[in-house]
Amino acid sequence: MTDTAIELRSVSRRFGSGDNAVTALDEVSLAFPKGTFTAVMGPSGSGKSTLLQCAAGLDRPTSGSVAMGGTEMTRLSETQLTLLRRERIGFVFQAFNLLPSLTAEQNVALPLRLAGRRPSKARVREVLGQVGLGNRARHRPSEMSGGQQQRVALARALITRPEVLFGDEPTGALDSRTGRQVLALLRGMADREGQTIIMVTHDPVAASSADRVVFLFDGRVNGELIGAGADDIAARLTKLEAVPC
Ligand SMILES: Nc1ncnc2c1ncn2[C@@H]1O[C@H](COP(=O)(O)OP(=O)(O)OP(=O)(O)O)[C@@H](O)[C@H]1O
Repeated sequence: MTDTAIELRSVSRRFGSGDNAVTALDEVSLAFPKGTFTAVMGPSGSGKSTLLQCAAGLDRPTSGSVAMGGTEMTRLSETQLTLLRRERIGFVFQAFNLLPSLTAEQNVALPLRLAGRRPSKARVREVLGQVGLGNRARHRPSEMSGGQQQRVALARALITRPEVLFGDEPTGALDSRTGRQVLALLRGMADREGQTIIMVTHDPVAASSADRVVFLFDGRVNGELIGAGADDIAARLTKLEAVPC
């Protein structure tokens, strides 16, 4: 058994070729211990989303490897990778990707249905309740605010009790009160359920909910802060953003 949920070893991701080639990630090595909450920050274009996509098995590194527990994800076939993502990983993105024709409870139940499991109504209601949407189960996305839709997306990610939850700006569309609720929920998932949270954010206050903040700059890891407050995180980010790429 390993205490590391996800480990990246010398991960590089290049896009394009010749004069148009971009190195989005450049030899990134990072370990995310089980049951911890990590925020990933850095200037625009520093590689945060690419890091998340590679760590979550949604994109393949050009070189290097990504392991989940003892499983080398970079060696899996597409089918094996799809199964691993379905069973063990959850995602919350800025674009909620809810299906417009389904109600909140049907959207939340979808990952279980896709995995061939029968979702219990009680469990669906439980996770909707956790994100404060117990009274919106029958609403369709078009009948909900952006923040409510984001919380449905979070409930959908929670329903399978994933070992690792990836969030790309999961609080980006939320007002500050709802954002705090979501962050408290993520914190609780790490503390009480031992789930591992990896979240990209531009918001130092959101990042201060994490145990650790990893900073990226120009596709490389540029240090980290442990248990830092929002002011220290903001100061570090401002310093990075002031450096010309
Ligand atoms: N599919 C792609 N094709 C070509 N270049 C890409 C692609 N995806 C990302 N890039 C480039 O890789 C670099 C890193 O992009 P990425 O989206 O990971 O940055 P980011 O830190 O998440 O940025 P932001 O904060 O603006 O969302 C950028 O220069 C971007 O233009």
